[in-house]
Amino acid sequence: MKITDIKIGEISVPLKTPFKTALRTVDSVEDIIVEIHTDSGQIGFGEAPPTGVITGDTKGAIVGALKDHIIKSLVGMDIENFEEIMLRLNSCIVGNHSAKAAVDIALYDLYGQLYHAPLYKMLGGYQKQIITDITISVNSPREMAEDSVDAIKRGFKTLKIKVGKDAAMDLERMKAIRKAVGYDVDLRIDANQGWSPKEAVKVLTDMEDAGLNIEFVEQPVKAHDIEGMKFVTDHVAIPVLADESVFSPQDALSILQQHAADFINIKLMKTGGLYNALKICSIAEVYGVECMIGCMLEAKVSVNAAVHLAAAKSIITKIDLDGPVLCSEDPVVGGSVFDNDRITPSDTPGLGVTKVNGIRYLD
Ligand SMILES: C[C@H](N)C(=O)N[C@H](CCC(=O)O)C(=O)O
Ligand SMILES: [Mg+2]
Repeated sequence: MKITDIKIGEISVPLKTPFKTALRTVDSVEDIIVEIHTDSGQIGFGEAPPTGVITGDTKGAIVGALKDHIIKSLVGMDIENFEEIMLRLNSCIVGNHSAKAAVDIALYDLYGQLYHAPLYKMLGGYQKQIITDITISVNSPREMAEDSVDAIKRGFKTLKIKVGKDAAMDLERMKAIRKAVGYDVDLRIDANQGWSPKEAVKVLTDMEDAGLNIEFVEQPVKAHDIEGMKFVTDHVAIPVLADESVFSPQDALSILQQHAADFINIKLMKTGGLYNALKICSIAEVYGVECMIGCMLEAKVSVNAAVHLAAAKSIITKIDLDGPVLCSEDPVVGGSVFDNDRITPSDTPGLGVTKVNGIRYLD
């Protein structure tokens, strides 16, 4: 199965409500779609969101990396030589993780198609269904409490609450939410780098003292501040999960060696796709550290690849793959089925995606 062409397009999908974090506010998913065509007629699908505030990757940068480096390195290669393709993809340009992820995902899709097996089975086949949380955007305490109650009515049992804008107000936000939803719901929080280490220790200690029962806190401090994250991990009982601080397997190893966090959030757009995400899983397995699988604001092609990884690996015990359920429509035909918080990967070969509607192809 030889690669004959790699096509690039873009999709735009409005969100149900604006997505607001300590880092950004967005109204729609604006993603790059990659189609890898082969001489057998089979197509592999991939996707990359331009999440400049986290990955540094803009739409233009993703398209530039694809056109100027990645596509010309891969056309003509045979999917059977999978390791060689992955080495080439990962060495043809430094950085540019989102562009690499889109292509890596499409290649794994073809890998599954070549061997007639769904990807989650090829990668380990640990379980047939996973359960995701849903994100509550940062707003006033009253609005967030209402949004949380709505999410529970929609069937979600775990909420990922965005905080990190203002520590004192974040405490009020969490009190309002816990009061509104009661104690049968798991609450995890994501500060998206919004606090200083000392602020984080204070507000998290206040949350503990208020009996808010927080499952874990995601990325309390700046991405580069590993010492600051270790300070938080050492001084609060609430477990700390590293997100923006971990892109590569080397980042994961370094954080685990320093005991700077309790959990790792794997996102394909940070790792550059499944090839490196699998390495992080192995590192975490060695350290006995559980992982979360997360996503950016992505539609169902790339989130689908994350679903297959999560279903394959037992070390991934926390799921934050709510991108598609935040969207007001689903342009992707085939692939995993999202039913409120339940996600079931398809049992067709590869990712199971057959078409993406509404692609505007780029020359
Ligand atoms: C969408 C997902 N639940 C999420 O919250 N991801 C964010 C970053 C998303 C973005 O800004 O596109 C995270 O975990 O930090
Ligand atoms: Mg996060």
